[in-house]
Parts: sequence; structure tokens; C-alpha cells
Amino acid sequence: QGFENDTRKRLSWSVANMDELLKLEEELALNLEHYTNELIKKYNTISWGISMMDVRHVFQSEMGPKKFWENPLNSYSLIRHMESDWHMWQLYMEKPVGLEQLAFLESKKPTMPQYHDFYDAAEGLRRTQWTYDLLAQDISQGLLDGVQYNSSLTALDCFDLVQHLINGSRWSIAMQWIEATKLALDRSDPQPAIQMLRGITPALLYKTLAKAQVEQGEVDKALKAYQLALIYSPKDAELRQEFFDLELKSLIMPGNHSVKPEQKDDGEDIKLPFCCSGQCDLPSKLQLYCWWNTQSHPFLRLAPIKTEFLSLDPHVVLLHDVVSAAERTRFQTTSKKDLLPSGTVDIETDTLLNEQDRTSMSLWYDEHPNDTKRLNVLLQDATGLDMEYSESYQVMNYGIGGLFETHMDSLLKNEDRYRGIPDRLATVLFYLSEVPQGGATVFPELNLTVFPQPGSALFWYNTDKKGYQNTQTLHAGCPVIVGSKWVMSKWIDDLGQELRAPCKVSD
Ligand SMILES: O=C(O)CCC(=O)C(=O)O
Ligand SMILES: [Fe+2]
Repeated sequence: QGFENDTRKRLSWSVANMDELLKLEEELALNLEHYTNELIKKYNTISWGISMMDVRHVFQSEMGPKKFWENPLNSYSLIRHMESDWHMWQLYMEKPVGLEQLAFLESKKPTMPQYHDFYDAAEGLRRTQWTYDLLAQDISQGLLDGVQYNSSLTALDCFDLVQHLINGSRWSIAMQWIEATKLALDRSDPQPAIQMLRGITPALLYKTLAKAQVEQGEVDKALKAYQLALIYSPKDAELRQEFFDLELKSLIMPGNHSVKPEQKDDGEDIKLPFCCSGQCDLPSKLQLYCWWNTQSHPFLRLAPIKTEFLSLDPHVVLLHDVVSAAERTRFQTTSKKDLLPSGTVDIETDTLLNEQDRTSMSLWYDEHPNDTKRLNVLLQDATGLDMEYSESYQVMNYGIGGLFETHMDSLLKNEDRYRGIPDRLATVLFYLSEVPQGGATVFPELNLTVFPQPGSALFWYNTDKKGYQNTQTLHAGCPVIVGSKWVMSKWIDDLGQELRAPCKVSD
């Protein structure tokens, strides 16, 4: 569901509009350059003033002071200058520089990423790290699930992640990121500007490490970390006090070392199957196959659909090459500007939720019916179901670590079915883009991992033969590691298909 009520833009829930953000960043950098120009102008004016004043000194020393001051023009000139010009200089020195550029920066603030955007982005990285069992050190050096990229994180990038993890009481993963920060700090040349802005120093890092270790119950290690911090920052009184307090505590209550305080398991809140890397294999006894579907509609004799069976019960098939490259591009470019944060329906309270369990942006694609006409006919031919009774197409783009946690597409309880409210009998999921790493659709009950293949569509029934919810169809969209994952879904209603997909009362 597109979730209009969320006024937050959720910048990191889609990578589709990151180029817009980069444009803004470029404007801001240009603005800063204009600011430096203003500073240079002021600097130049002052330098010119100083050189004018120097002239008097040069003349005076060339002529000798006596002769110079005897001339009334020189004496008058100095008095006049000192009486009036210095006022001018004072005013000039007081005049703020670059007010226009400051105003520009202020005006752009509402469109810039906010704290919640950073929060979402950091959570995206955390989910990716947990799901694919990656090391902080590897991620920070651009090694993502075995593939080395020419990108890396700065010490500040890493350290802000540390703070984020600590805020969420994720101490052990925070420690990994502290190590990664240290490495990044060692790798980087001294960065005076950044140091000025935020000042991450080895002392601060060791102090943070010590605190994380205390939280983990590792007091001895924490004491060592404090000692190291003090080597870098021996005059820091607060640091010294913290160290002494901890030392005292450990002497008084040595048994405390082994008490591990509660800490959040790093992945406890992520509902994902273990198959995201494709570890799940189909049971080998299944005789699965591909066929050219020429039968479910006479038209398919002319244009058969390459159909790959992935599961017989529940019925899951992959329809190959059903959306052309031109169509895929059209769906993406048409949706890009209108994407809204995706939501999930809470059937208990009949509300739309906008949570971290579905981190993508989406759009109900009903403004351009001509774009989907052909697909309607194709789906009707391929599945035998009536697209008159279905929800709109929904285009989605996933963001940083974007995922859809394990869920069922059908929503109604069995006792509420077929009582006038339609539910999702079947799902079609079109893959509109290539996803270089991650982003598989996984059915944990079926041991099935499907990696996006651009142009193909996954089709499955959410109900069993009796028309009841089939819990075997639980599925998830795994976190995208690298790529811009575009998909388009269509949910086909149960009501209206009675004659085309009749329920079997008994087997
Ligand atoms: O993106 C995916 O792989 C899964 C999407 C999905 O489950 C859905 O849209 O209902
Ligand atoms: Fe789904």
C-alpha cells in the first residue's frame, strides 16, 4: 500500500531518487564555494587596505621620520586616516560574510535528510549485515558478501553507526563497528575539516569501546580500553574519573565481571528466513520442469509462455520473459516521482502500518491503464483467472537493505472468507530490474529462493484447493545488498473467480 499519511519522505526506503539528493548536495557545495568567494573578497579588500597603510611606512623610512612629519600633508593624512578610516575598518570587520549563502542553506534544510532518514539508512545496513552474516570490517572496506566494490565508509560513517547501534543497545555489533572505525581512522589521511566538525579521536573511540565492554560485562577489557584512551588523552579529567570509578568497582565487586546485562540479540527483531543467500535447496525428489504453456488459452499457441514450475503444491511458477525491457523502463520512470512509503495492512485493527518490516516505496499504478492492458490479457491467458477481479498493479522500489519481512499476502481469517470481502487468492510478482546482490524472494516453507530475473513474473496461489489460506505460501523479500530492486505486484481476488478456480470441498 502507498501510505499517504506518512509525511516523512523516507529517503532511504528507495534508491530511485538518490540522484535528486545528489543534485541538492551539488547545489549546497556550489553555495559553499560562493561562500568562500565572499570570504576571499573580504580577504582581498583587507589585504589591499594593509598595503595602503604600508605605503606610509615605506615613505617614512625612506625619507627619515623628521622630514616626513614636517610635511603637513603627511601629518594631516595620518590624523585623518586614524580618525575616520579605522571606524570604517571596524564596521567592515564586523560585517558578517556570506549571509546570502547562509540563507540559502537554511532554505534547503526542509528537503535535506532528517534524523529519521539516517536512522532508516543505518537500520538498512544493520539488516543487511545480520541477514548475510557480514563483518563490519568487510562492509566498511567495500567487501559486500564476497564482492569487492570500489567504495568504502569513512571513520565518521562508521562511528555514527556505532552510536546508532549503542542507542539500540546492540553492544556486540557496536564493538565490531568500533573496530571498523579504528581501521578507517588509520586508513584516512588526517582530515582537518572533519576533525573540526566532529572530532573523532582515538581517545573517544577507546572510551566508547570501554563503555560497550562494560555493558557486555567485560570489565577487564574495558579497563584496558580506558587505559589506551588515557594514553591518547591524558588530560581528560572526565575520562580519568570514569576509569577510576570502574577500577574501584571491579576491586570492590570482582564477581560482577561475569554478569552479562541484557542486550538485544542483533537480529531478534528481523523476521527473515535463512535462505536469503540461496542456501535453501528444493527437495531433490520433486520432479520440477519447464514447459512452453500453449494451452491455458488458444492465443498461447501463437505466443507460448515459458513456464518454470517451482512448486506443485502450493502452485508456484515463474513465467519467463513476460515484460519487455521497454515496458520495465516505462514502469520505473513513470513511477519514480510519485513513490510513497510502502505500508502493511494490520487486519486486526484495519489500519495501515508503516514500519521497518517493509522498507520500500511504492505506487498503485492505476493512472496509466494502457501500460498494463497487455499484461492483463497475458495474465488472464496464463492463469485462467479473471483480472476484472484483482487489485491495481503496484510498482515498488526497495532502498538501503530494503526488504519485506516474512508474511502472507492473503489477509482474512478462514472463517471470514467468501463473505463479501475479497481476499488475495493469488499473487503475481513481476521483476522489473536486475538486482546484482541480494533481494531474493524466499518461501521458507518450500525451501525456495527466487532471485529476480528482469522480465519474469512469479505467480502463486495463496490459498489451498479448498480455498483456505495456505500457510505454505509464507514468503519474504530479502534485503537488497547492491542494486535498485524494482518489482510490480498484482493481487488477484478470490471473489469473482468462482467459476474459473472453483474450490474443491473434498480432495
Ligand atoms: O519483493 C519481493 O520479493 C516480495 C514482495 C512481496 O512479497 C509482496 O509485494 O507482497
Ligand atoms: Fe508478499
